[in-house]
Amino acid sequence: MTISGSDYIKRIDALNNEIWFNGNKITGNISEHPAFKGILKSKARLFDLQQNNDYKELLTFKSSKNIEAGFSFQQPTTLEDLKKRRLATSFWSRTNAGLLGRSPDYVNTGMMALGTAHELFGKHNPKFGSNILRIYEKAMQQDLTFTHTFINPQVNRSTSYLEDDSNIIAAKVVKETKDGIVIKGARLLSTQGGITDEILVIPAGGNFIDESYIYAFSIPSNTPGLKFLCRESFVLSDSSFDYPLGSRFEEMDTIVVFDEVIVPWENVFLYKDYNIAFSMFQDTNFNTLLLYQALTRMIVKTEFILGLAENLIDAINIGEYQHVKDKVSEIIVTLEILKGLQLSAEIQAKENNWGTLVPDAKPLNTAIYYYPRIYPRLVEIIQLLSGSSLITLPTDKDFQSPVRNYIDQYLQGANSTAEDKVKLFRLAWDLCMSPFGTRQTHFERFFFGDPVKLSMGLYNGYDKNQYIDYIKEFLS
Ligand SMILES: Cc1cc2nc3c(=O)[nH]c(=O)nc-3n(C[C@H](O)[C@H](O)[C@H](O)COP(=O)(O)OP(=O)(O)OC[C@H]3O[C@@H](n4cnc5c(N)ncnc54)[C@H](O)[C@@H]3O)c2cc1C
Repeated sequence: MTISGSDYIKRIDALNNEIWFNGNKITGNISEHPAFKGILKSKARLFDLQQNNDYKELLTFKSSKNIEAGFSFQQPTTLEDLKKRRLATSFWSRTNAGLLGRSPDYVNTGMMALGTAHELFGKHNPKFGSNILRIYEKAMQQDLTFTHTFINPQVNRSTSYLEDDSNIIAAKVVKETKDGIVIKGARLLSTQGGITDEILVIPAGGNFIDESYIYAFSIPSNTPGLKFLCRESFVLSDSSFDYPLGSRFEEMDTIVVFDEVIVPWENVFLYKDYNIAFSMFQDTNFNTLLLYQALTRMIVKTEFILGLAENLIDAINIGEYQHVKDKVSEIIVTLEILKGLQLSAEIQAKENNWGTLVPDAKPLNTAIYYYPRIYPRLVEIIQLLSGSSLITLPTDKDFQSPVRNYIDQYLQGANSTAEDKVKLFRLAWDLCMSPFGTRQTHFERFFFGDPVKLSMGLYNGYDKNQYIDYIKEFLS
């Protein structure tokens, strides 16, 4: 069953998750906390859209048990399913300009990839297979949301580093009991940690040498001992005039601490199995399916940036200059490359071992190579086109003050009032220069992993033989 926005908010409030913010444990309803109320409202809107009759067909589907469920839980088996998934993600993303990197469809897509590949996890222990299937089905039936984590704390990234057993940092299994495994240590970096129903914990790279690091599970966010440590909030105020983006879409990132958390056996779907831990991302197409969602979101974000650039140009009337057109052309080229990659991934989709129609990984891996590198340039273009208007930004209160007449006179646009112009440039500032905006740039650089390692993956996985042979033939 799909839930409404208020169902989602009530459910997250009721969980009473242990969230630490600015030195204090949050008490009371998280939906009323200044750092979280904006994002919870924005997420609630997504759930409400699912229940709106005008969008139901796009945003939901009937599961095999004839239950209406959110689109991202659907296993795509036909090209039509893939297209519908793309259109639904795009529709949701347009409500937030692609700024919600972790809208519920992101991890839910991963949950679908894992759940439909349950036989893989049940290969050596059938219980793990039935556990992930049950977790997936429950998520679909109850419209659950997840945060996820797959990175160990950034203490020492040297290849020769091995953690000392007596000084636990990276989360590991410290005990097994009849009830479950006991996890102690920390994981990075859980975006939206504490404001989702559950946390999905999947193997982190690097520590496979010791089997106590090989595990995967999903547990409710309010499991005893589970703590979410927030960074500083980038909600500077809830004024949507002053902070049009941060006030609504600041997702928060958290460090996850497992203080001897008991993970019940029924929540575990991988344990001490090196082979499955190594192959699960490839064999379930987890990353490829996530990338299909991410690329759709990136396209929406780039469309937003293109529209913003054109509006800025009109506001100060700089459209006649060649370099301005050249800069906007860079944004257009980015957009068209992304759209082309998406189409290529879609039309080359192939069925995997579990009956899922999986978009082609090559164009998607290309997109995740490309976007972390080009996104900072898109932001730079907005800055270069804006000039001082990104700095001369009176606030809502200034517009209510006795100096308003000066502002109206001296900050007016070529064809717009000062108020409309400032509104527009505040939007640009919040995308490029505010704490919210700079975090967006960092997110695009790293949200899918270290870009260098992603590039190694692209290189190693790309079949280059036909091109090597081409040169050999040419020379002969
Ligand atoms: C805003 C934001 C939100 C995020 N949200 C989530 C989330 O919701 N869930 C989640 O699981 N993760 C999330 N991530 C984490 C993300 O997955 C990691 O940041 C990313 O994988 C990079 O890991 P790291 O930060 O530990 O950097 P590192 O891997 O430590 O990299 C730091 C630097 O060291 C270099 N380096 C490190 N190791 C090597 C090596 N072996 N070979 C060559 N160079 C190396 C890197 O190239 C890089 O230059 C998020 C990150 C950001 C920034």
